[in-house]
Amino acid sequence: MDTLVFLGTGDAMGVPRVYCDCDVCMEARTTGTNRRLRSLVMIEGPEGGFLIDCGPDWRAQMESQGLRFAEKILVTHAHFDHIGGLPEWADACRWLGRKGELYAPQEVIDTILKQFPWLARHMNVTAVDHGIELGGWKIKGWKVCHGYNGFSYAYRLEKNGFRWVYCSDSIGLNEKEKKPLHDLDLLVLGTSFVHETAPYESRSVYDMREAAELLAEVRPKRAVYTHMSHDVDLNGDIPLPSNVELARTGMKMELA
Ligand SMILES: Nc1ccn([C@@H]2O[C@@H]3COP(=O)(O)O[C@H]3[C@H]2O)c(=O)n1
Repeated sequence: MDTLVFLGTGDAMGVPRVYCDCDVCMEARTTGTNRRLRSLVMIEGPEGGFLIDCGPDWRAQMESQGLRFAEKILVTHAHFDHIGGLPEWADACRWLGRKGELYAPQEVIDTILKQFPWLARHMNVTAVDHGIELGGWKIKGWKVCHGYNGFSYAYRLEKNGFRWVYCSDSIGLNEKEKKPLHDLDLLVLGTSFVHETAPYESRSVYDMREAAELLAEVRPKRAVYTHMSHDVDLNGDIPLPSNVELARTGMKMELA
């Protein structure tokens, strides 16, 4: 049985935001229910495991699990909050004398290697534009609208009849982009705010109001919201569809 572990459930700034004294950030600094590292998940199972994304909190996330090595990492897009940990992973590969396996769409690889050209010395880099199999999961990625911030990729994973999607950074998906979200057992969707009031053209991730509309359309059996900013208070009373839960740091779910 495979397990999905939420090692990071925060937006680009994480929670608490360094500059912020709001109630959620202050709670995150004290009791810490809302403490959120940058979004990253681990899939583990009998056929092997892998991470999705490698943001700047990667080191702390590895330590939190007592993990000493990450062999395989699949990346959604080349924004700092999703790739900031790659140089540390590369250093770990170098010191261990083990090559990591980095997977991403070719255009994402191109950007990563422009930013961190030395990475290719320490890892094998594989383009996943035509799909990939990791840990026994058949994985297909597709490009999704990330609003003001450009584009990201979402991944659909299938194994033993279980179908799920990881889509951390998207907004306003068109019909073609929504198609792979149908017939899912689980949708992991990024929702940065409960209700984001900034002008639409300045935004890059669904809020929970819009996400509820998306779920009503694509009807996954279950959904988990992640990539949440300090707008989201896990101790609060957030109106959610009955099949939705909010990801918590360290939360584990069986993928079956
Ligand atoms: N070309 C870009 C654009 C943005 N970024 C980072 O990704 C984050 C997305 O959310 P944000 O709050 O707009 O902050 C962005 C940058 O940190 C980035 O790393 N590269």
